[in-house]
Amino acid sequence: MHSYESQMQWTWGAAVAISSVLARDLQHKPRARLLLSGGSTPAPVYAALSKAPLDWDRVDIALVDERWLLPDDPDSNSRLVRESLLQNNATKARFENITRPGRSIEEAVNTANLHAQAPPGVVVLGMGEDGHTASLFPRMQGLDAALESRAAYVSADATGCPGAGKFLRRISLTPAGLAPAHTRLLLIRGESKRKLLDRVLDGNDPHEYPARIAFLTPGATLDIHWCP
Ligand SMILES: O=C1O[C@H](COP(=O)(O)O)[C@@H](O)[C@H](O)[C@H]1O
Repeated sequence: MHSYESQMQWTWGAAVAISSVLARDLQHKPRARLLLSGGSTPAPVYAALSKAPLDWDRVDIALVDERWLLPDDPDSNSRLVRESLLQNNATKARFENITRPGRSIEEAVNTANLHAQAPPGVVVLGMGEDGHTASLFPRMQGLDAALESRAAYVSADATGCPGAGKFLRRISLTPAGLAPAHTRLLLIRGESKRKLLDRVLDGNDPHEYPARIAFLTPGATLDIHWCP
């Protein structure tokens, strides 16, 4: 758990943590693979990360989850990543959209699963105020199937889940998609999420708080980066 005193320290602390692991990966492998969350939290970290002096043309970037929106939609996670990370040095990175005009949600999931045959190195997770992570919402219909899926990505229907806002159809990483990563980070900010984190860590039912998959899924330990 990394607790920072300010948002600026959090921003650079998390960005340096991610870039160090990517640099290490690039020393040993031809390509590094980074999965990123969207939402309202991570943009400053991604903007800082875009300035890292990495061999970005050997970095593949994909999404942890996407709302069922086209990549240019202002509320899509794809646009968030392009506008915050794919700038500065990181313009050379290869970015995989999940959605595309004319692609059905099933085709989008299949495409995401094809890309996921290359296992992720680093996965950056977020956590909503309701304890969701990726697009896995508390007690969402189909949550069991997503948690048990052997596929890296599934389609999600968040009908009845207030934390999903107006974005009910989604595509989400599953525990199976998270498991192969050697590095897991959780980026959160604010006192309410700090209190929520205590509740999330103090239990083991992912139906109550799907964010628990971040530490319950076998594999890498979880690095949490928090600031007020
Ligand atoms: O809808 C989503 O929410 C979570 C958390 O977002 P935040 O706004 O509370 O930071 C995010 O991790 C996920 O990628 C996104 O699709």
